[in-house]
Amino acid sequence: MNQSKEQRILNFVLQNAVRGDPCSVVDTIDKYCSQKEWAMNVGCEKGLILDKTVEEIKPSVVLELGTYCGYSAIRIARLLKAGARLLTVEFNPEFAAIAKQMIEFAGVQDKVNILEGPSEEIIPQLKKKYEVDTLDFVFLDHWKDRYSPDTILLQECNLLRKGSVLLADNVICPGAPEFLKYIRNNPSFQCTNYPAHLEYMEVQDAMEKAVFLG
Ligand SMILES: O=C(NCCCCc1cc2ccncc2s1)c1cc(-c2ccc(F)cc2)cc(O)c1O
Ligand SMILES: [Mg+2]
Repeated sequence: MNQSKEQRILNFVLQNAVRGDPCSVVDTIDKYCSQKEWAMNVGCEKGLILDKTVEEIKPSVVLELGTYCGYSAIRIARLLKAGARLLTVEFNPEFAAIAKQMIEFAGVQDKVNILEGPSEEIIPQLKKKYEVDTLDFVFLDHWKDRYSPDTILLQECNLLRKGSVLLADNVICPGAPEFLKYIRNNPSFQCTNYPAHLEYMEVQDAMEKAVFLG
């Protein structure tokens, strides 16, 4: 049975990156996906916006929606302080299995917990099952039409506190128009747009940051 693209990306990392070095894993994925096969990692340009946001917040508890191969989970985890943790939600079991191996190879597995399942089922479990009080940072990178319902769900589950930061990928391409309409018209959020390009392409994209005002 021939390999999936995600398995080919993992194999390239296992053969070319440095075990235990998250930066080399991130750079090796970017090298493969810019030169050989496009894949929907947040990539290096938008990855820098993600890095800066994490460094600014210094979060203790992070939620990522949409793990894929683990690229952004590794980018985030490498910047987390001792004791901080990342919960990342992936719907597709194949992707979750690849991400687990990628995260372990990068050496950040102690900071990352991959939760398999749909976000609308996992989010209501975060407090009781995963011992979350509130979330300091949420990276939205899953189904684009789930961004606004899941932002509402996070509020309903009391998972946001004054100052919680949401960062959404792909608000231009593929686009999340309903999310932008919701979040920019909501007085409980202070929004900032960060124009960028779609990963590995010369196509316009952007990230949207939204700070919860409580
Ligand atoms: O769909 C994208 N990302 C979500 C994958 C959906 C995985 C899910 C995770 C999860 C967890 C919990 N509940 C439910 C779900 S569903 C995505 C797509 C493109 C793109 C851009 C131009 C193209 F021509 C073609 C694709 C670029 C990107 O950066 C993306 O992030
Ligand atoms: Mg994305």
